[in-house]
Amino acid sequence: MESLPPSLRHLNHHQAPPTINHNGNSTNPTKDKDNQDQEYDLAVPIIDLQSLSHEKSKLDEACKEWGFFRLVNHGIPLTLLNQLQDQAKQMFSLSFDTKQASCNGNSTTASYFWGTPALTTSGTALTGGPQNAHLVEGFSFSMGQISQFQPQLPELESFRLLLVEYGKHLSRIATTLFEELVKSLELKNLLDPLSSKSSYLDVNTGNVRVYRYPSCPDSNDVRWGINEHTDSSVLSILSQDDQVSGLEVLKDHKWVTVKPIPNTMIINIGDMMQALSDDTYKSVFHRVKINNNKERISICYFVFPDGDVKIESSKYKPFSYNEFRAQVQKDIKETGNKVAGLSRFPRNNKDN
Ligand SMILES: O=C(O)CCC(=O)C(=O)O
Ligand SMILES: [Fe+2]
Repeated sequence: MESLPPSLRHLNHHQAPPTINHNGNSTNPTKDKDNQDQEYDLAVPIIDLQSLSHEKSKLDEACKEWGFFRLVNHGIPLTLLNQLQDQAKQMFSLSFDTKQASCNGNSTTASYFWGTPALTTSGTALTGGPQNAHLVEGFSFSMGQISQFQPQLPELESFRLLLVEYGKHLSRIATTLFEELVKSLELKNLLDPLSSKSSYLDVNTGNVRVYRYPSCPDSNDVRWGINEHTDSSVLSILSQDDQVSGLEVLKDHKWVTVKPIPNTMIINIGDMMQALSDDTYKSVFHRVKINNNKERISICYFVFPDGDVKIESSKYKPFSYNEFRAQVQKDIKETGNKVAGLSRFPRNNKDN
C-alpha cells in the first residue's frame, strides 16, 4: 500500500528532484547552510501564557524584533498534543487513493492536498506548474464547521474528535494573545467593548493544516517542504514534531532553525497583524526544510479577520481580508508564489 502521493514517491527511491527556491530557480545549498546561525535558536523569545501580565514588554519586543516566539504554559494538555501527532501519522499512513477520496464532497470543511501548501477557498491545490511542487502532503480543516463534519474513515473521525477539543484551546490562545497585543499597540478600538471579541480576529475563520513532510534520504542538497513565505493570518499557532526539525525563520537576514522543544507551541505574527499594527509587528518569513532521515509532522492553525471587515492602517490602502486573499491567490496562480503579500496594497495619498 503506497501512502505517498505519486509525485513524492521518488523520495523513497533515492532519486531527488531538482532543488528549487521560491523563484523557481536552483538554490545554493552551501550558501544556505553557511547562513545558518544555530546560536540564534537559543535567543528565540519564550513567552509564558500563564504569566502574560508580567510578560507584556517581552511579548511586545518579540513581535517587533522577531514576529515569532515560543509559547510555554499554554494550557493544552500534553496528552492531547501527543494524540494529535499520533493520529495524524495514522491518517497519513492510509493509502494515497484512500486519502484522496477521504474528503470528497466536504471540500469547504476538509480537504486533502499534496505538492503545494497553497489552496483555493474550496480546498483545491493551487500550483503554478511542476517547478513549484513542494515535498509535502496535508489535510486542511475549517474549524468553524468541524463539529458538523462527518468523515467516513475512522482515522479521520478520530482526528476530528481531537480537533474539536484542540480548537477550543487554539481559540482561547489566539484570543488571549490578540487582546494583549492590541492593548500593547494601544488599539483597543479593535476589540468589541462589550464582549472583548473582535472581527479583526474571527475564530470562526480558523483553519488547521496538518502536514507530512517526507524524508529525503541520500540527498546532499537542501530540499524544501514549504518555500520562504509569510502567513496571511492575524496569528499562526504551530505544534511541531517533538523530534524532527525543519522549520526555519528569518532573523536579521539569517535563517534560524527552530529546534523542536516538547510541549512548546510556536506562534507567529501574520500579514494581517502586521497591517493592523502599522508595521510595528513583523509578519515573519519562514520556510520548512526536508529532513534527510525522518519525516516530519506539523499541525498549524491560522486565524483571520472577518473576511469583509476593512483593515485600516497608515501603511496600506484599506483592504478586506477577502480582497487580500483574492490577490494572493491570483499571484500564486500566475507565478506559483505569493509574490509580495502586503506590498500589493500600497497606500496612495488619495487613500487618506
Ligand atoms: O510546517 C511548519 O512547520 C510550518 C508550515 C507553514 O509555515 C505554513 O503552513 O504556513
Ligand atoms: Fe507559514
